[in-house]
Amino acid sequence: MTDASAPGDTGGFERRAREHQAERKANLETTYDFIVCGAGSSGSVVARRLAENPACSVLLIEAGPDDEAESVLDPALWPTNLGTDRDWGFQAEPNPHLDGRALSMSMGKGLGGGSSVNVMVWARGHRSDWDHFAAETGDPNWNYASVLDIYRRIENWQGQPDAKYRGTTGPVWVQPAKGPSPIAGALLDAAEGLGIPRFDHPNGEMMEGVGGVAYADMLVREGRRQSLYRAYVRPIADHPNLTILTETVVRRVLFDGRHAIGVEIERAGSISAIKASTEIVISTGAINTPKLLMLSGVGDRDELARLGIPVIQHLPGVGRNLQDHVSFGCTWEYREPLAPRNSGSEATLYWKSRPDLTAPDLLFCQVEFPVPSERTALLGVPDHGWTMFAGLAQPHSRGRIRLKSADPSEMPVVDANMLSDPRDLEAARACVKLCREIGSSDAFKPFVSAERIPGTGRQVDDAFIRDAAVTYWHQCGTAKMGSDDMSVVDPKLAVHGIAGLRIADGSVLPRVTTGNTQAPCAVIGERAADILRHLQGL
Ligand SMILES: Cc1cc2nc3c(=O)[nH]c(=O)nc-3n(C[C@H](O)[C@H](O)[C@H](O)COP(=O)(O)OP(=O)(O)OC[C@H]3O[C@@H](n4cnc5c(N)ncnc54)[C@H](O)[C@@H]3O)c2cc1C
Repeated sequence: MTDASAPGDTGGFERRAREHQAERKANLETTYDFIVCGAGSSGSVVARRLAENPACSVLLIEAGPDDEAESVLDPALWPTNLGTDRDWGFQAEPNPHLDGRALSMSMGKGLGGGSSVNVMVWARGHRSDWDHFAAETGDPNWNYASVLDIYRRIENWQGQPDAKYRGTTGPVWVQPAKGPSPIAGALLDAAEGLGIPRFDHPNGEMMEGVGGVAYADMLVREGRRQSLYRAYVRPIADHPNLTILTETVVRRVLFDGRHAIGVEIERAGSISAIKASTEIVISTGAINTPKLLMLSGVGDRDELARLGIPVIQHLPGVGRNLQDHVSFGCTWEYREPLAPRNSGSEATLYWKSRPDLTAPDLLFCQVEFPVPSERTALLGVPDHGWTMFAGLAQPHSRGRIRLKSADPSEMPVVDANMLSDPRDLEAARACVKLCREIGSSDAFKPFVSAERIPGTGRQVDDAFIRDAAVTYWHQCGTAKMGSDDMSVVDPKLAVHGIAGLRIADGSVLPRVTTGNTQAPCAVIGERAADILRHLQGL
């Protein structure tokens, strides 16, 4: 049997799948059993797990293009997608806590969503994150032990065997950064020299304690990006019960009373409706999901009234609780140019800003080329250098997504509100201090001539922190699960007060996980599909 998740056109599979999908698109049904909105990290998982059952018809709707592009498939080219039609290109509101700066907030658009434009780092989240989700929802299925089982089922781990933590038979090819740059090894040595423990891989024991350093795990296979779409959906794209619609925007969910019965879509300039006989799953990401809910009449009643949108269900938490990791990059100049390898981010470090913490609150990803903010770039960017993307893993600041109007084609208002909580500024000071200590360690001396940003000997003040702050692109939390008044979905991901509508994407996280967010989004997709299969007896 050919492995259709492997890169390349295995055994003519790709041509077959393309022809099949063209035929499906030309002959759209009026009703599908399931409609999955958004083919990103979570949506790809949900669609695959439902369509595995030949008795279910599944329609997967994606606003962006397919993923057949070198900028997607070549791991080194990820930055070239930013600002293109593969990026929603959100712009946050000017933020007084960042000296009025308005951050750009990229999010993936196209098959794979974020997993087709991201840096390919695979990070599970900390034990304390998952146990927190179980406590918030009162559902042990979200706890660390349960989620560990899901991760073992997801992964096809290529590193040193570690049966307690790593699976080897799942759909997602995860490998340790292959042939990493010596600058990544220098980070491991430097951190170890400062007493930070080093681990063989970052997705096991390291995610249970106070932190550590390791080479990154990556979704790269045979030198090509292995997005979650490629891992999950592409191998079944020739199945008769799966229809994948690209370049199609879901404008709103349609209801019969409080029962979700279909979606209104825009495709090639025309608007139409498609029905779901069983359920609709929204997986449109943490900015577009609250937008879609509000456009559909699910949200804060005052907010909806302001825009003249009839209220289907008053849920004041929709769009609230926006969270994101924020990073403060420091940059060093190479003595001799060192070309980035893999995705250019091959080592990862978690540590804590205060000794009394029992879990990490800092997240560092090394980037093997300079990535300053637009402000810190003014300090002078070396032609050849590297940046430590040093950020807050557990920020306290919360933002909000709102609608500008009832017009689905308008961008939403993204109030990211980073550094609004003074505790974040305090952690940021410790974060930048540790980052500079690591960068000036002896381990880097063979490779680095000088710190350029903020600059050797420069005293770092809060103004530098506000100028350096940028998003880690880990937006989440805007339709959180739980049972309090501000929660939007229950532990089974069903929208409170509504039948036939579930949310499965980063929006449902009550708080951002400690680490990069695509792996937790894959878990959310697996959980959503488990729940649906169980409830529907599939
Ligand atoms: C530049 C960048 C780098 C990143 N690096 C990493 C990394 O290295 N490691 C990591 O773990 N995470 C990384 N992330 C974050 C990670 O990719 C996201 O957290 C993750 O993809 C979120 O998954 P999701 O399912 O919530 O949403 P997404 O993956 O964003 O998927 C949402 C999908 O829905 C589609 N959609 C939205 N609205 C509509 C609509 N109305 N109709 C139809 N379709 C719609 C979108 O086009 C998109 O395809 C990065 C993100 C970016 C942008």
